Amino acid sequence: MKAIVKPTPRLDGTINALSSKNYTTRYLLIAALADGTSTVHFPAHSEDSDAMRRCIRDLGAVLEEDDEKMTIRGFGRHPKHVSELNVGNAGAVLRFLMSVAAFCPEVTFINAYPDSLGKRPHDDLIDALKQMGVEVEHREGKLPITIRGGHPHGGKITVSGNVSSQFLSSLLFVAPLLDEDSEITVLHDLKSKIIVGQTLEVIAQAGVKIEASDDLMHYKIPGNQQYKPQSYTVQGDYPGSAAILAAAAVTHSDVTVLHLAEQSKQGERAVVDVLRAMGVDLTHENDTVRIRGNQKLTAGEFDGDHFTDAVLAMVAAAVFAEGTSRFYNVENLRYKECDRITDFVNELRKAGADVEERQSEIIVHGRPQGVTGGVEINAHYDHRVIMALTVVGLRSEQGLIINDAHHVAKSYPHYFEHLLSLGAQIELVQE
Ligand SMILES: O=C(O)C1=C[C@@H](OP(=O)(O)O)[C@@H](O)[C@H](O)C1
Ligand SMILES: C=C(OP(=O)(O)O)C(=O)O
Repeated sequence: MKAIVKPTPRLDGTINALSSKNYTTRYLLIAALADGTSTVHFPAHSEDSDAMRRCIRDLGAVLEEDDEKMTIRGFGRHPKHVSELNVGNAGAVLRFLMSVAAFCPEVTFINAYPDSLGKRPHDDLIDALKQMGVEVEHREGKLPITIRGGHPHGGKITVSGNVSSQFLSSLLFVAPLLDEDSEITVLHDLKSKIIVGQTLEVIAQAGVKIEASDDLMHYKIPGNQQYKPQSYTVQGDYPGSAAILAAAAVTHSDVTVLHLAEQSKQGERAVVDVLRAMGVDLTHENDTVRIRGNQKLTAGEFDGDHFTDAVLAMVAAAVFAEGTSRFYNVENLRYKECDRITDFVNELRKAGADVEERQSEIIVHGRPQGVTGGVEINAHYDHRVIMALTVVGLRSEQGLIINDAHHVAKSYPHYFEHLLSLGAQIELVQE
């Protein structure tokens, strides 16, 4: 699908935030790891959450669903011995399930997206699984990956947090089910640290005990625990909503997004503060964010690691700010669906933005007068690139054509519909 994004001076209206992708993957997983039946209310419906749903079903979970909820009978620590799993393009789903696969004799994760997930590194998790007695066959740390497990053991485990927090989260989900107690130490830095708080939150909701150090670098995990079946409610998704809020910020607008919890462990909740710091007229009350945009933004400097999945949307807003913005500490954006520094900066430049890259920074020299546009954008298989460039297109002189825009469905299948309902001028062309 092509998205033809046309200049749109005004956006107005109210939308419901989509359900959180990262809570949905976690709740589905711990429901599958429970002995008994759990309920997940308002799960996300996107390619990534579908990938988790499909894989836990393949592994033996029994799922039923209606419009509002999913019930899941879990398999505990005894998944079905499948030989192959397809996680689509979902990094978190792959990494979380690599540890679950350690309970199976032999599972191969296939390489369904060679130009996206197929390029992402998983060495740090592979090293940790080996410490647990699991044999892993891989192509230089990348897909396809075959896990030969059966009887993984606990004990002392180290894992690097330099590239992704998902490796640590993966181990935290599975370690409580092992026979032995475990002690996990994170080596180097821990990127996207905030999201580990979501992992610990949902694990605790299922009655499982983990003792975490304050800096989240050390964990003591008693073995032989069980996830209790529970009822969970998924909160609204900040990373996806960040793009809607950015669109409202760069146009004249009166836009309200419902169901964005003020108290949330999603790091991307910070976009509310980022946009405020950029001078956007914004309120956040009763879990509702309202923006009255007037196209005026001021530049700022931000530690992007605090809101990793919303950096691109905030950069898109900064493209139109007065002054130079800096998004630092974002090197691990290079290991996502595409290289979200080099690839993204290249697409922004094509659109007419004045941007620079460093190894771990994106620098934006704002153009309050707008950008030229009038070019075709390569989506690089990346939903967040698609969402951010759409924001830029709305404030361009000649619009933008975003090729392969259907990849937005990885996390936010209704993104364009939501923007259209607010009055955005976007034409969707099926190819
Ligand atoms: O744990 C998770 O669900 C996620 C962790 C983050 O990845 P990294 O830890 O690789 O930054 C984030 O970007 C991703 O969308 C989801
Ligand atoms: C990086 C992302 O997801 P994942 O790592 O799960 O593919 C994302 O949603 O932006």
